[in-house]
Amino acid sequence: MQRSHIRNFSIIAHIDHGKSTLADRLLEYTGALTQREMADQVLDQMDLERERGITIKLQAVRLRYQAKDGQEYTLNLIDTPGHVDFTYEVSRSLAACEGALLVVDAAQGIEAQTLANVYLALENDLEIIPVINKIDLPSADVEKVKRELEDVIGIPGDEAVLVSAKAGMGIEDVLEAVVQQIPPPTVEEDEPLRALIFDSHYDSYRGAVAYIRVMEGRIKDRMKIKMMANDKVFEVSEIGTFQPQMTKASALAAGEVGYLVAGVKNVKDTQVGDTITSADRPAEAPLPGYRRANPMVYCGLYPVDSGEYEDLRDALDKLNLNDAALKYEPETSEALGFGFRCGFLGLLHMEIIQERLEREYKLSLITTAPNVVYQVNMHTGETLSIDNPARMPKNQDIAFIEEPYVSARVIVPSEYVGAVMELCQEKRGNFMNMEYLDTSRVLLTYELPLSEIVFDFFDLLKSRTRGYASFDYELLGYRQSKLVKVDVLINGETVDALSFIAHEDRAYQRGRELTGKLREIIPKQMFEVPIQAAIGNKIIARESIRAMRKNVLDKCYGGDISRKRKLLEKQKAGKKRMKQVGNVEIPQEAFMAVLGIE
Ligand SMILES: Nc1nc2c(ncn2[C@@H]2O[C@H](COP(=O)(O)OP(=O)(O)OP(=O)(O)O)[C@@H](O)[C@H]2O)c(=O)[nH]1
Repeated sequence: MQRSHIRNFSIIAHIDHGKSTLADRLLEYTGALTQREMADQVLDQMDLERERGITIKLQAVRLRYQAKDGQEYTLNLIDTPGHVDFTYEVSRSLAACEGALLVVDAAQGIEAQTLANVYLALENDLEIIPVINKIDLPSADVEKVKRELEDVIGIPGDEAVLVSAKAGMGIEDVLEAVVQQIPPPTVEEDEPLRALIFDSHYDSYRGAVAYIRVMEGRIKDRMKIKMMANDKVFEVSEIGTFQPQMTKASALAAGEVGYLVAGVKNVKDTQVGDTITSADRPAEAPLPGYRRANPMVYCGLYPVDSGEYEDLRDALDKLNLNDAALKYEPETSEALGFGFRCGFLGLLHMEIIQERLEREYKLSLITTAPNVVYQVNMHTGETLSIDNPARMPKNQDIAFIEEPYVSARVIVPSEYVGAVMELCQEKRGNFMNMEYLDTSRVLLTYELPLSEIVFDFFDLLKSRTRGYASFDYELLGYRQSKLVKVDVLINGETVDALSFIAHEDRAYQRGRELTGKLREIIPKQMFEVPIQAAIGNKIIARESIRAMRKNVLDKCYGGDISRKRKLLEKQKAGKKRMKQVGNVEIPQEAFMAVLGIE
């Protein structure tokens, strides 16, 4: 294949601006799929993705396009996930491209994720083609979006391609722009092989299938290859391209995009961002930009029924085959028994895994409130990474604690600036900058602790701005903060799974709110149950749940806990999840209650 006739590109957009719809149109127009073959949106394959209306896994597809210049071009469209949890994956798929279509909704204009994506594209030196989509909408304001493109991003607005992906308008213009404006890949075929892995998935027959972009050299069937991140050697058993079905080929040369199968048993050996080289003639250095999947958010997962511990382990093992970013380690909680401490890229990633464990593996789980990873610097000079609040060392042994901070961008109509600033203030934010995008919209930049935004910030932001704010963030690094561990005691016993970390100034208030909430959540027992919050030995809040009246008790259960437990286990399916902690029954919501407090 002539390298000058290849174009490798991605579509980047803010959520809901029409990326998937445009991708479908491109597939349809180039005949990669007929309309009938096309299940709604082909590039989003997972059920969960479809239900949530977001793109989680990225993919690639090869399109053939007969351009107006009479030549046939091969276009490799590489899809990118549309969520901040997967920013690293986005950056790696952009690294596999020479250009990107920047889709902006004609009625909405530039939003926070538009900017985040543009920065990623620029970091990867991509040619950016602006596409203004949804021009069919009565509320479309093309001129305004053009001005925003110029003022905010510095792209000439008049270069934008005007499109209605829904109505199929402007699709040919998009394809022509791809062919004319995006440069072909440079040809470095004589160099030693360097291929970038930009995604992978696990296939029960073939093992890990890596999605690759060959940057230099050639990769051939039967070749011995080496993964540069861990030096493991494999033999290629199949390579090919996505048309969009996987189609075998004998070789892939520099500039080409395709897949590779090499008897790799686990996607951990086909890490996104890693470089594949030849085992016999290895490249000197890997491609830049690789990093290990780095979990940002941790939580505990425990089976409601302790008999399901092994099932939970098996399910995690299986999910892990296809998800190198998922981390899990066995952990024991005094309150919850045997379970796992699991690490995720972000909250969405966490919710996806939890949902899959429950839906696909039929597990009934108790989930503890998520938390970030703290760097705890001890008086001894040692630094500990703490991913579980219950494991926080004693205050007197700690010199100082650091927590992750992010830089957050919020775009919002100007009338909501006050509300957003107030929210960021409440969340310990430092104001950095405020910029008018046009007369009515403002870009606010704040630095915030990740722990404050990762959980309910987005929901609060949406509700306080009536859904008008858009938001994105990137990690800045660790900063020192005055943090303390707050323990919760129920009936005099510390429930380790309820411990949380809070800023010194807020610990008292949070302790009070949490105990108040727990009082409402935990059902009455046969005896009075005190609920306390404590910092070290100091009690900072106290509530109590009054005992049930005797006659009610008699009817409910005879007081034999083991019998009741058996009954509970039987009724578990479809029933409210409870965990027996000491002699108090605690429902699942209690373990998440800390999230709902300000
Ligand atoms: N009126 C109109 N609606 C459109 C157009 N393109 C897409 N939409 C609608 O906008 C919504 C979002 O489109 P998607 O293609 O799913 O958006 P997306 O950017 O892929 O969203 P994520 O996959 O979640 O990132 C859908 O309801 C589409 O039907 C268009 O040109 N005109």
